[in-house]
Amino acid sequence: MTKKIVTLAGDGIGPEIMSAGLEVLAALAPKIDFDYEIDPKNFGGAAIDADGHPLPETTLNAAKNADAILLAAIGGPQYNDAPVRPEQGLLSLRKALGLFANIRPVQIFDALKHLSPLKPEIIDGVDFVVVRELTGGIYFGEHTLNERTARDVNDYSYEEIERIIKVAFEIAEKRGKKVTSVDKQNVLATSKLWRIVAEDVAKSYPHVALEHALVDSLAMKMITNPSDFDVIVTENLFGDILSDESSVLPGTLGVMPSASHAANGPSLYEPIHGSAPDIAGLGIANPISMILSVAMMLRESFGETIGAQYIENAVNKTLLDGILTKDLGGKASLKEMTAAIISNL
Ligand SMILES: NC(=O)C1=CN([C@@H]2O[C@H](COP(=O)(O)OP(=O)(O)OC[C@H]3O[C@@H](n4cnc5c(N)ncnc54)[C@H](O)[C@@H]3O)[C@@H](O)[C@H]2O)C=CC1
Ligand SMILES: CC(C)CC(=O)C(=O)O
Ligand SMILES: [Mg+2]
Repeated sequence: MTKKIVTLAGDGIGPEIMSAGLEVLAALAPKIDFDYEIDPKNFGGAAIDADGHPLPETTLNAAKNADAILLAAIGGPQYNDAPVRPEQGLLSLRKALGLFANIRPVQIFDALKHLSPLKPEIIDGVDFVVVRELTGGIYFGEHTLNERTARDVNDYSYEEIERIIKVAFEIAEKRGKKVTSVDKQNVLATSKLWRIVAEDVAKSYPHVALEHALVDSLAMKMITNPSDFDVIVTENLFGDILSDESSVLPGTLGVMPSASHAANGPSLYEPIHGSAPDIAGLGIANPISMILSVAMMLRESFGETIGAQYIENAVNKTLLDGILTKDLGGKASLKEMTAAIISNL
Protein backbone atom coordinates (compact mmCIF):
# COMPACT_ATOMS: atom_id res chain seq x y z
CA MET A 1 0.00 0.00 0.00
CA THR A 2 1.16 3.54 -0.73
CA LYS A 3 2.72 5.09 2.37
CA LYS A 4 1.76 8.67 3.11
CA ILE A 5 4.72 10.74 4.28
CA VAL A 6 4.08 14.29 5.47
CA THR A 7 7.12 16.51 5.06
CA LEU A 8 7.78 19.65 7.09
CA ALA A 9 10.76 21.45 5.54
CA GLY A 10 10.57 24.47 7.85
CA ASP A 11 13.19 27.20 7.95
CA GLY A 12 16.86 28.03 7.42
CA ILE A 13 18.66 24.99 6.00
CA GLY A 14 15.43 22.99 6.45
CA PRO A 15 14.23 23.15 2.82
CA GLU A 16 17.74 22.37 1.48
CA ILE A 17 18.28 19.27 3.60
CA MET A 18 14.70 18.09 3.14
CA SER A 19 15.19 18.15 -0.66
CA ALA A 20 18.36 16.10 -0.22
CA GLY A 21 16.60 13.53 1.96
CA LEU A 22 13.73 13.21 -0.51
CA GLU A 23 16.09 12.87 -3.48
CA VAL A 24 17.79 9.95 -1.75
CA LEU A 25 14.42 8.37 -0.92
CA ALA A 26 13.26 8.78 -4.54
CA ALA A 27 16.44 7.13 -5.84
CA LEU A 28 16.19 4.27 -3.36
CA ALA A 29 12.45 3.52 -3.57
CA PRO A 30 12.45 1.52 -6.85
CA LYS A 31 15.39 -0.58 -5.64
CA ILE A 32 13.42 -1.77 -2.59
CA ASP A 33 9.96 -1.57 -4.14
CA PHE A 34 8.83 1.10 -1.70
CA ASP A 35 5.64 2.86 -2.73
CA TYR A 36 5.03 6.25 -1.12
CA GLU A 37 3.60 9.71 -1.63
CA ILE A 38 4.85 12.99 -0.21
CA ASP A 39 2.53 15.56 1.31
CA PRO A 40 4.52 18.76 2.01
CA LYS A 41 3.07 21.10 4.62
CA ASN A 42 3.90 24.51 6.03
CA PHE A 43 5.49 24.49 9.47
CA GLY A 44 7.53 26.72 11.75
CA GLY A 45 8.60 30.15 10.59
CA ALA A 46 7.56 29.36 7.02
CA ALA A 47 4.03 28.76 8.32
CA ILE A 48 4.10 31.98 10.35
CA ASP A 49 4.97 33.80 7.11
CA ALA A 50 2.23 32.02 5.14
CA ASP A 51 -0.54 31.53 7.71
CA GLY A 52 0.41 33.59 10.78
CA HIS A 53 0.84 30.45 12.90
CA PRO A 54 3.75 27.95 13.20
CA LEU A 55 1.46 24.89 13.32
CA PRO A 56 -1.55 25.48 11.03
CA GLU A 57 -4.52 23.16 11.49
CA THR A 58 -4.07 21.70 7.99
CA THR A 59 -0.51 20.74 8.90
CA LEU A 60 -1.51 19.15 12.20
CA ASN A 61 -4.37 17.20 10.59
CA ALA A 62 -2.13 15.94 7.80
CA ALA A 63 0.51 14.90 10.34
CA LYS A 64 -2.04 13.03 12.45
CA ASN A 65 -3.20 11.08 9.39
CA ALA A 66 0.26 10.33 7.98
CA ASP A 67 2.08 7.01 8.04
CA ALA A 68 5.24 8.91 9.00
CA ILE A 69 6.43 12.49 9.24
CA LEU A 70 9.76 13.92 8.12
CA LEU A 71 10.76 17.24 9.68
CA ALA A 72 13.89 19.17 8.70
CA ALA A 73 14.29 22.15 11.07
CA ILE A 74 12.53 25.31 12.20
CA GLY A 75 13.41 28.68 13.72
CA GLY A 76 15.64 31.64 13.09
CA PRO A 77 16.50 35.03 14.53
CA GLN A 78 13.90 36.79 12.36
CA TYR A 79 11.20 35.21 14.54
CA ASN A 80 12.68 36.21 17.90
CA ASP A 81 9.96 38.80 18.47
CA ALA A 82 7.10 36.95 16.76
CA PRO A 83 4.00 36.61 18.99
CA VAL A 84 4.21 32.83 18.58
CA ARG A 85 7.67 31.51 17.76
CA PRO A 86 8.42 28.59 15.40
CA GLU A 87 9.75 26.59 18.37
CA GLN A 88 6.26 26.73 19.93
CA GLY A 89 4.90 25.05 16.79
CA LEU A 90 7.42 22.24 17.22
CA LEU A 91 6.54 21.71 20.88
CA SER A 92 2.81 21.78 20.07
CA LEU A 93 3.27 19.23 17.29
CA ARG A 94 5.23 16.87 19.56
CA LYS A 95 2.55 17.22 22.26
CA ALA A 96 -0.41 16.85 19.88
CA LEU A 97 1.03 13.66 18.40
CA GLY A 98 2.11 12.31 21.79
CA LEU A 99 5.72 11.91 20.60
CA PHE A 100 7.15 11.24 24.04
CA ALA A 101 10.11 9.03 23.04
CA ASN A 102 12.93 10.72 21.17
CA ILE A 103 15.67 8.33 20.06
CA ARG A 104 19.00 9.92 19.19
CA PRO A 105 21.63 7.35 18.13
CA VAL A 106 25.31 8.21 18.48
CA GLN A 107 27.30 6.05 16.11
CA ILE A 108 30.55 6.96 14.47
CA PHE A 109 30.86 5.83 10.88
CA ASP A 110 34.27 4.32 10.08
CA ALA A 111 34.94 7.24 7.79
CA LEU A 112 34.33 9.74 10.60
CA LYS A 113 36.72 8.10 13.05
CA HIS A 114 39.77 9.95 11.78
CA LEU A 115 37.80 13.19 11.40
CA SER A 116 36.57 13.32 15.00
CA PRO A 117 38.23 16.05 17.07
CA LEU A 118 38.76 13.42 19.78
CA LYS A 119 41.59 10.89 20.05
CA PRO A 120 41.03 7.53 18.25
CA GLU A 121 41.29 5.58 21.53
CA ILE A 122 38.37 7.62 22.91
CA ILE A 123 36.22 7.23 19.80
CA ASP A 124 36.85 3.52 19.36
CA GLY A 125 33.74 1.43 20.07
CA VAL A 126 31.38 4.37 20.56
CA ASP A 127 27.82 3.23 19.92
CA PHE A 128 25.11 4.50 22.24
CA VAL A 129 21.60 5.90 22.10
CA VAL A 130 20.22 8.90 23.91
CA VAL A 131 16.58 8.32 24.83
CA ARG A 132 15.11 11.74 25.53
CA GLU A 133 11.69 12.33 27.11
CA LEU A 134 10.06 14.70 24.65
CA THR A 135 6.59 15.81 25.77
CA GLY A 136 7.05 16.71 29.44
CA GLY A 137 9.32 18.58 31.79
CA ILE A 138 10.34 22.19 31.82
CA TYR A 139 9.64 22.86 28.13
CA PHE A 140 5.97 22.15 28.76
CA GLY A 141 5.54 23.65 32.24
CA GLU A 142 4.12 27.09 32.86
CA HIS A 143 6.43 29.93 31.78
CA THR A 144 6.03 33.32 33.47
CA LEU A 145 8.08 36.34 32.52
CA ASN A 146 7.82 39.59 34.46
CA GLU A 147 10.13 42.57 34.34
CA ARG A 148 12.24 41.46 37.31
CA THR A 149 11.31 37.81 37.78
CA ALA A 150 10.83 34.76 35.62
CA ARG A 151 9.63 31.24 36.29
CA ASP A 152 9.61 27.94 34.37
CA VAL A 153 7.88 24.96 35.92
CA ASN A 154 9.37 21.46 35.61
CA ASP A 155 6.63 18.85 36.09
CA TYR A 156 6.86 15.07 35.70
CA SER A 157 4.37 12.40 36.72
CA TYR A 158 5.28 8.81 37.64
CA GLU A 159 3.55 7.58 34.46
CA GLU A 160 5.42 9.99 32.17
CA ILE A 161 8.75 8.85 33.60
CA GLU A 162 7.79 5.20 33.61
CA ARG A 163 6.91 5.02 29.91
CA ILE A 164 10.18 6.63 28.74
CA ILE A 165 12.30 4.51 31.10
CA LYS A 166 10.53 1.42 29.72
CA VAL A 167 11.46 2.50 26.18
CA ALA A 168 15.09 2.75 27.28
CA PHE A 169 15.04 -0.73 28.83
CA GLU A 170 13.35 -2.24 25.77
CA ILE A 171 16.11 -0.77 23.57
CA ALA A 172 18.85 -1.87 25.96
CA GLU A 173 17.51 -5.41 26.05
CA LYS A 174 18.20 -5.66 22.29
CA ARG A 175 21.61 -3.95 22.53
CA GLY A 176 24.35 -3.77 25.16
CA LYS A 177 22.09 -4.50 28.15
CA LYS A 178 22.90 -1.34 30.08
CA VAL A 179 20.80 1.73 30.89
CA THR A 180 22.34 4.91 32.29
CA SER A 181 19.59 7.03 33.81
CA VAL A 182 20.62 10.67 34.02
CA ASP A 183 19.19 13.15 36.51
CA LYS A 184 20.05 15.85 39.04
CA GLN A 185 18.80 13.89 42.02
CA ASN A 186 21.00 15.77 44.49
CA VAL A 187 18.89 18.91 43.88
CA LEU A 188 15.65 18.39 41.93
CA ALA A 189 12.40 16.78 43.15
CA THR A 190 11.60 15.67 39.59
CA SER A 191 14.95 13.86 39.53
CA LYS A 192 14.30 12.16 42.88
CA LEU A 193 11.07 10.76 41.41
CA TRP A 194 12.94 9.89 38.19
CA ARG A 195 15.38 7.67 40.15
CA ILE A 196 12.61 5.92 42.06
CA VAL A 197 10.76 5.11 38.83
CA ALA A 198 13.95 3.93 37.11
CA GLU A 199 14.58 1.50 39.99
CA ASP A 200 10.96 0.28 39.81
CA VAL A 201 11.08 -0.31 36.05
CA ALA A 202 14.47 -2.04 36.29
CA LYS A 203 12.89 -4.86 38.35
CA SER A 204 11.07 -6.05 35.21
CA TYR A 205 14.32 -6.21 33.20
CA PRO A 206 16.65 -8.54 35.13
CA HIS A 207 19.04 -8.89 32.17
CA VAL A 208 19.64 -5.16 31.85
CA ALA A 209 21.96 -3.29 34.24
CA LEU A 210 20.82 0.09 35.52
CA GLU A 211 23.21 2.80 36.60
CA HIS A 212 22.37 6.34 37.69
CA ALA A 213 24.42 9.39 36.83
CA LEU A 214 24.18 13.06 37.70
CA VAL A 215 23.85 15.16 34.59
CA ASP A 216 26.82 17.44 35.23
CA SER A 217 29.46 14.73 35.57
CA LEU A 218 27.77 12.63 32.88
CA ALA A 219 28.25 15.53 30.47
CA MET A 220 31.97 15.19 31.09
CA LYS A 221 32.10 11.36 30.94
CA MET A 222 30.17 11.33 27.66
CA ILE A 223 33.22 12.95 26.08
CA THR A 224 36.04 11.35 28.07
CA ASN A 225 34.64 7.78 28.17
CA PRO A 226 31.91 7.61 25.51
CA SER A 227 32.33 3.89 24.84
CA ASP A 228 31.13 3.14 28.41
CA PHE A 229 27.54 3.91 27.42
CA ASP A 230 24.81 1.84 25.79
CA VAL A 231 21.45 3.54 26.41
CA ILE A 232 21.28 6.92 28.14
CA VAL A 233 17.79 7.93 29.25
CA THR A 234 16.91 11.35 30.57
CA GLU A 235 14.36 14.14 30.81
CA ASN A 236 13.54 16.61 28.06
CA LEU A 237 15.93 19.47 28.90
CA PHE A 238 18.93 17.29 29.81
CA GLY A 239 18.38 15.13 26.72
CA ASP A 240 18.29 18.18 24.48
CA ILE A 241 21.62 19.43 25.79
CA LEU A 242 23.40 16.07 26.11
CA SER A 243 22.45 14.96 22.61
CA ASP A 244 23.85 18.13 21.02
CA GLU A 245 26.98 17.57 23.11
CA SER A 246 27.23 14.00 21.80
CA SER A 247 27.63 15.37 18.27
CA VAL A 248 31.18 16.33 19.24
CA LEU A 249 32.01 12.60 19.05
CA PRO A 250 31.40 12.24 15.29
CA GLY A 251 32.51 15.85 14.91
CA THR A 252 29.37 17.66 13.72
CA LEU A 253 25.65 18.06 14.31
CA GLY A 254 25.30 17.58 10.57
CA VAL A 255 25.34 13.77 10.85
CA MET A 256 22.89 13.33 13.73
CA PRO A 257 19.41 11.91 12.99
CA SER A 258 16.55 11.11 15.37
CA ALA A 259 13.21 9.35 15.65
CA SER A 260 10.29 10.36 17.86
CA HIS A 261 7.64 7.80 18.75
CA ALA A 262 4.21 7.94 20.35
CA ALA A 263 2.25 5.20 22.11
CA ASN A 264 -0.05 5.18 19.05
CA GLY A 265 0.02 6.99 15.72
CA PRO A 266 2.71 8.12 13.33
CA SER A 267 6.35 8.62 14.24
CA LEU A 268 8.35 11.68 13.29
CA TYR A 269 11.94 11.70 12.02
CA GLU A 270 14.21 14.74 12.18
CA PRO A 271 17.84 15.77 12.53
CA ILE A 272 18.71 16.72 16.10
CA HIS A 273 20.05 20.11 15.03
CA GLY A 274 18.22 23.35 14.30
CA SER A 275 17.82 25.54 11.23
CA ALA A 276 21.49 26.66 11.17
CA PRO A 277 20.73 30.27 10.15
CA ASP A 278 24.47 30.97 9.90
CA ILE A 279 24.76 28.77 6.80
CA ALA A 280 21.20 28.85 5.44
CA GLY A 281 20.96 29.41 1.69
CA LEU A 282 24.69 28.88 1.10
CA GLY A 283 24.24 25.32 -0.19
CA ILE A 284 26.90 24.01 2.20
CA ALA A 285 24.77 22.34 4.89
CA ASN A 286 25.50 18.71 5.58
CA PRO A 287 22.46 16.70 4.41
CA ILE A 288 23.49 13.49 6.21
CA SER A 289 21.44 14.22 9.35
CA MET A 290 18.29 14.35 7.19
CA ILE A 291 19.29 11.43 4.97
CA LEU A 292 19.93 9.23 8.03
CA SER A 293 16.57 10.36 9.45
CA VAL A 294 15.00 8.98 6.25
CA ALA A 295 16.87 5.71 6.92
CA MET A 296 15.49 5.62 10.47
CA MET A 297 11.99 6.18 9.07
CA LEU A 298 12.35 3.29 6.63
CA ARG A 299 13.53 0.94 9.36
CA GLU A 300 11.32 1.98 12.27
CA SER A 301 8.02 2.96 10.59
CA PHE A 302 8.04 0.71 7.55
CA GLY A 303 10.24 -2.27 8.47
CA GLU A 304 12.46 -1.54 5.44
CA THR A 305 15.66 -2.71 7.11
CA ILE A 306 17.51 -3.35 3.87
CA GLY A 307 16.61 0.07 2.46
CA ALA A 308 17.85 1.72 5.65
CA GLN A 309 21.08 -0.25 5.42
CA TYR A 310 21.57 0.79 1.76
CA ILE A 311 21.37 4.43 2.82
CA GLU A 312 23.73 4.01 5.77
CA ASN A 313 26.26 2.11 3.64
CA ALA A 314 26.05 4.77 0.93
CA VAL A 315 26.68 7.52 3.49
CA ASN A 316 29.68 5.68 4.90
CA LYS A 317 31.10 5.02 1.41
CA THR A 318 30.66 8.66 0.42
CA LEU A 319 32.51 9.84 3.51
CA LEU A 320 35.25 7.24 2.94
CA ASP A 321 35.59 8.59 -0.60
CA GLY A 322 36.43 11.94 0.99
CA ILE A 323 33.27 13.76 -0.08
CA LEU A 324 32.96 16.06 2.92
CA THR A 325 30.93 19.18 3.58
CA LYS A 326 32.43 22.20 5.34
CA ASP A 327 31.40 21.09 8.85
CA LEU A 328 33.55 17.97 8.28
CA GLY A 329 36.47 20.01 7.04
CA GLY A 330 35.77 19.49 3.33
CA LYS A 331 34.64 21.55 0.37
CA ALA A 332 31.73 19.53 -1.03
CA SER A 333 28.42 21.32 -1.41
CA LEU A 334 25.14 19.86 -0.17
CA LYS A 335 24.23 18.99 -3.76
CA GLU A 336 27.59 17.28 -4.42
CA MET A 337 27.34 15.21 -1.28
CA THR A 338 23.72 14.24 -2.00
CA ALA A 339 24.59 13.20 -5.56
CA ALA A 340 27.52 11.12 -4.29
CA ILE A 341 25.33 9.36 -1.72
CA ILE A 342 22.76 8.59 -4.41
CA SER A 343 25.42 7.18 -6.73
CA ASN A 344 26.67 4.98 -3.87
CA LEU A 345 23.24 3.57 -3.04
N1 LIG B 1 14.21 20.65 15.75
C1 LIG B 1 14.42 21.90 15.38
O1 LIG B 1 13.87 22.32 14.38
C2 LIG B 1 15.34 22.74 16.15
C3 LIG B 1 15.32 24.10 15.95
N2 LIG B 1 16.23 24.89 16.60
C4 LIG B 1 16.21 26.30 16.25
O2 LIG B 1 17.21 26.52 15.24
C5 LIG B 1 17.65 27.88 15.29
C6 LIG B 1 19.16 27.95 15.25
O3 LIG B 1 19.68 27.38 16.45
P1 LIG B 1 21.23 27.19 16.76
O4 LIG B 1 21.44 27.36 18.20
O5 LIG B 1 22.02 28.02 15.81
O6 LIG B 1 21.49 25.63 16.50
P2 LIG B 1 21.67 24.83 15.14
O7 LIG B 1 21.59 23.40 15.51
O8 LIG B 1 20.76 25.31 14.11
O9 LIG B 1 23.17 25.16 14.68
C7 LIG B 1 24.29 24.99 15.54
C8 LIG B 1 25.59 24.98 14.71
O10 LIG B 1 25.66 23.74 13.99
C9 LIG B 1 25.73 23.98 12.60
N3 LIG B 1 24.89 22.99 11.91
C10 LIG B 1 23.68 22.54 12.28
N4 LIG B 1 23.19 21.68 11.37
C11 LIG B 1 24.13 21.58 10.41
C12 LIG B 1 24.21 20.83 9.20
N5 LIG B 1 23.22 20.00 8.79
N6 LIG B 1 25.30 20.99 8.43
C13 LIG B 1 26.31 21.77 8.81
N7 LIG B 1 26.29 22.50 9.95
C14 LIG B 1 25.21 22.40 10.75
C15 LIG B 1 25.21 25.39 12.38
O11 LIG B 1 25.72 25.95 11.21
C16 LIG B 1 25.64 26.09 13.66
O12 LIG B 1 26.93 26.57 13.55
C17 LIG B 1 17.02 28.46 16.56
O13 LIG B 1 15.90 29.22 16.18
C18 LIG B 1 16.60 27.24 17.36
O14 LIG B 1 15.51 27.48 18.23
C19 LIG B 1 17.20 24.36 17.40
C20 LIG B 1 17.25 23.01 17.62
C21 LIG B 1 16.30 22.11 17.06
C1 LIG C 1 12.53 23.86 20.38
C2 LIG C 1 13.65 23.00 20.91
C3 LIG C 1 13.22 22.21 22.08
C4 LIG C 1 14.16 22.14 19.82
C5 LIG C 1 15.42 21.42 20.15
O1 LIG C 1 16.42 21.97 20.50
C6 LIG C 1 15.46 19.97 19.97
O2 LIG C 1 14.43 19.33 19.84
O3 LIG C 1 16.55 19.41 20.00
MG1 LIG D 1 18.15 20.67 20.62
